[in-house]
Amino acid sequence: MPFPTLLNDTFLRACRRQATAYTPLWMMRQAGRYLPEYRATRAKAGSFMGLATNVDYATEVTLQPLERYPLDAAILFSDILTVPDAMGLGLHFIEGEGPRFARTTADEVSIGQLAVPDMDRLRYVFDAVTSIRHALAGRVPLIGFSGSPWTLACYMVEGGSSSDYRKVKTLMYARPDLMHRLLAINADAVATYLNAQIDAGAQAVMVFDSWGGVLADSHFVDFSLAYTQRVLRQLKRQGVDGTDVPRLVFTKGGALWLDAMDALDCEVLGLDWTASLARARALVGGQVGGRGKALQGNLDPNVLFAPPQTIAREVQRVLDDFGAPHADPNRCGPTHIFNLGHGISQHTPPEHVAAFVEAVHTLSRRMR
Ligand SMILES: Cc1c2[nH]c(c1CCC(=O)O)Cc1[nH]c(c(CCC(=O)O)c1C)Cc1[nH]c(c(CCC(=O)O)c1C)Cc1[nH]c(c(C)c1CCC(=O)O)C2
Repeated sequence: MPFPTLLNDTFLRACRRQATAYTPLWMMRQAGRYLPEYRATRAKAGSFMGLATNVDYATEVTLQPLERYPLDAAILFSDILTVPDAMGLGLHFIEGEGPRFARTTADEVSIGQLAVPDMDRLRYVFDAVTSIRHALAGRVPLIGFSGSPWTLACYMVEGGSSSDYRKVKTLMYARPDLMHRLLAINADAVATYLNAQIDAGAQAVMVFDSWGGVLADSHFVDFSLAYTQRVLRQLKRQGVDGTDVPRLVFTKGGALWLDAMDALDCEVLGLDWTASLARARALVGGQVGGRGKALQGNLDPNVLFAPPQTIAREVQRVLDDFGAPHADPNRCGPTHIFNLGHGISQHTPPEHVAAFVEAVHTLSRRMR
């Protein structure tokens, strides 16, 4: 069955650096615990993995934020850790503590056993992508995603979240050869995984390098960026609809390395709230008629705890920081996709999100 025709292509246009009538917006972690309807579905599913592995539940929660707010993109409901789970590491989520792997990969033997997983083990993800595409009925495009090779390695070596990255950095410094082997396998696994999401109907794909920013300056390029590039180089350029599939890369703390990221084979760079959009635009945003990257970000998620007038003021600050996007209908030029600088907090009041979305759409129209 062919997918429904896309009705709102504002997000995809901005990814391609084409002019838009307003600044498109979506939020990292937009389907999640700040929504009572998400918590209700999750309770039915029993666990996070119960939710993510069930196609109907995954479809339902992906659409929940879109039922409430006029967001300009949907993002697949899943997790970056499904890939190491499919490699045999045994993922589960401990209530209130986050992800945990039954087995870790920290030595020659365990890394030697790793391989690109059989994509059949991730069939539930691809089935969810196809199901969501139909359920969206063309309202907005669907973004697929994965973790970056380095960010996945952090979880695989640490066995879960970490505050100091001690184990993964010990491996990197003591046995760089093993770290490179692990990252190469992760890169090829992620590329295969994202290509399967594209074949299932994803209209854009995003790589989350959530922990690239914990690396030392001289190591970011070798241990994170080089492997993100290895992923990007392998990605399909066309989706099932025959249209191009924009590639987005988000590196938390990545603004320090914008000059290096300019060389990435991707269309969009995501930034956190520590970055200056004006500076990023000057470095990588390009000119009208020239090449460059679209920029995505970067409101501090904690702004959403402030009253609606403050939210509007801070939205304006971010819009002003980027400046007026180009408006030439016939040429590409600098564009901005509004987002938070990282995932939305589970404690965010849903009414504040409504004020946020309204502010982005209204205020950004005034700048054109
Ligand atoms: C590092 C990372 C993870 N997962 C992800 C990242 C990269 C983005 C980032 O930097 O935040 C990506 C992710 N995780 C989830 C999505 C869904 C799509 C969306 O953005 O709405 C996406 C894009 C669902 C999720 N993934 C998780 C939840 C919450 C768990 C629950 O509902 O029980 C959701 C909605 C669990 C998760 N998953 C992960 C952690 C550390 C946790 C626990 C932290 C927490 O509890 O908030 C790993």
